[in-house]
Amino acid sequence: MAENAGKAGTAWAETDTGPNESHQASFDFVIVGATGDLTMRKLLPAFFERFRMGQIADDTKIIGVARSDLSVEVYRERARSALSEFSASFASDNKDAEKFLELVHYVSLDASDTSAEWRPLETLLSVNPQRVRVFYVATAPKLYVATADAIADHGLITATTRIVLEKPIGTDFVSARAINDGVGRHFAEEQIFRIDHYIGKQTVQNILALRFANPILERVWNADSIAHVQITATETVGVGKRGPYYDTAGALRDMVQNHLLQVLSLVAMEPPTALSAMDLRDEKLKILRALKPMDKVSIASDTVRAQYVAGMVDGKRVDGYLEDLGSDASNTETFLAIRAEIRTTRWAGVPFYLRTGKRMAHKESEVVIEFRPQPWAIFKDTPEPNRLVLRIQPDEGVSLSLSSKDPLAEGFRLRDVNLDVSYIKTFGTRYPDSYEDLLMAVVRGDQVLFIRRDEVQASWRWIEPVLDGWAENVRPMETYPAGSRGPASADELLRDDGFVWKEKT
Ligand SMILES: NC(=O)C1=CN([C@@H]2O[C@H](COP(=O)(O)OP(=O)(O)OC[C@H]3O[C@@H](n4cnc5c(N)ncnc54)[C@H](OP(=O)(O)O)[C@@H]3O)[C@@H](O)[C@H]2O)C=CC1
Ligand SMILES: O=C1O[C@H](COP(=O)(O)O)[C@@H](O)[C@H](O)[C@H]1O
Repeated sequence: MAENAGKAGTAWAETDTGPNESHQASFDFVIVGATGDLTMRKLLPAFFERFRMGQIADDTKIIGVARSDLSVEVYRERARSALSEFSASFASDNKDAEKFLELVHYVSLDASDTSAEWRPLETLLSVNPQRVRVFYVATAPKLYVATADAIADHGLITATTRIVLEKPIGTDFVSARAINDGVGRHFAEEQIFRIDHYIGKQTVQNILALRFANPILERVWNADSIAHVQITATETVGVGKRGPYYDTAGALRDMVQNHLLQVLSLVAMEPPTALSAMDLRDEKLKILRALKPMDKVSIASDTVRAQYVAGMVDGKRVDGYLEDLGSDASNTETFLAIRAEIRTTRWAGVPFYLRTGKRMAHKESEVVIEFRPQPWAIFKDTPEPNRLVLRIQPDEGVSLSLSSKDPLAEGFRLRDVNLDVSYIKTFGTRYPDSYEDLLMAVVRGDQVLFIRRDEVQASWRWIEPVLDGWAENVRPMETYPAGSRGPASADELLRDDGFVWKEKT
């Protein structure tokens, strides 16, 4: 196992991040799963963006690996057409586009089979054995351990080698631990980069800035002032071509175990001592461990699960989940809502509501912090509660609703007004895709944006009883029309506590 391969203790503030990074890196980056959806739609466009910004040197190698028997030329053509489709800058930047494609290589290989022909990959990597080497495993999680075994068998793990694991890490606690143990046999934890692309979003990282750089917020960030928290991530898309994967996962595994629990832990954690990977992840972990375990009673009362049926999205008729899947039956949820509790002094008695779904009315990811009402009312009108909304996407920004005197009304009437900041307008910049930051952080060896093994396992520990309860039908499956807000029982979950979901206006 190699030592000193990462920078787990490095403070975030000391490293360069973001599109303005000036350092130019040379590295060998092997993508296992190079013909897949993720590589074509996200990884190659992210690399191209950072290449044209001058952050990737011309002698870097991006080596695609998959079993398909393709020549380098054919693979580059596929990469070209993917970039034309998924990278806004590719078509307009011909010079950089051609130079970037020269960085791209391809090796046909079953990476989970140690007895396969590894020599072409070994040869490509042998040119610069000292430089940073990354294996990004973008295949099914069941192949992660065999792939790590094979990489190790072929002696390809150097002191500066890292492995990136895509989510989901397993399908439950035991399989997650098996992956962590299996990959951990060859790679030190400092070499393992578990991706959660929500953490790569600038607006998710900004939760830290809002909370810990603004004392005005941090002073009221607790159960004394906050009535409840909503974390929503809804999409208008259905499962598309990912049906076979999605049907074995469902919304709980696909979105909550990773993305929503990561957002929750950033919203709820105590201030870390420093912005280092260790300090930040220690604090997130404490929150994941403080989540009140779900039992059959709370699963029945505090969870909602549902599947979309045919409906209208953006004015177009769309199929239901079963038609998308091409199946007669499925017990997989495409929507869920959960009431969670965090057992800490800061959060005692504050419900955290999580909601996610496919084929919903809007694409929107946001955190809503609703503050407690005035203890004594002096106005005729009951003021609306103050709400701080952290808009993760789209229309990235932050808003705070305040009650104000209505200048047009007779008498002293209250009206809601919004202090609203659009980050795009304010900073006058595009919001980079989350994979850009994440890929460059792996190259730097900065783990602050990645998930530690104990975080993954703690998330599964909380999720698993819900999966089990649902498998026993403790909370029956419902349906909702595509393009809707989900089932009415998701509203009841909040109504029982005297709250409502904040909807897009
Ligand atoms: N797509 C997405 O938006 C997201 C995906 N992920 C995760 O990323 C991973 C990849 O997803 P996605 O790209 O959608 O999957 P795809 O099914 O589209 O692609 C899988 C890729 O793996 C290759 N592959 C399969 N087996 C092997 C093997 N033994 N050796 C080498 N290559 C192999 C396939 O090519 P070939 O058949 O030629 O070998 C193909 O290139 C999954 O774990 C997924 O959960 C996570 C977040 C989002
Ligand atoms: O990881 C995943 O995330 C996407 C949603 O990501 P977003 O950045 O568009 O919010 C989701 O569509 C996919 O099912 C899931 O695997």
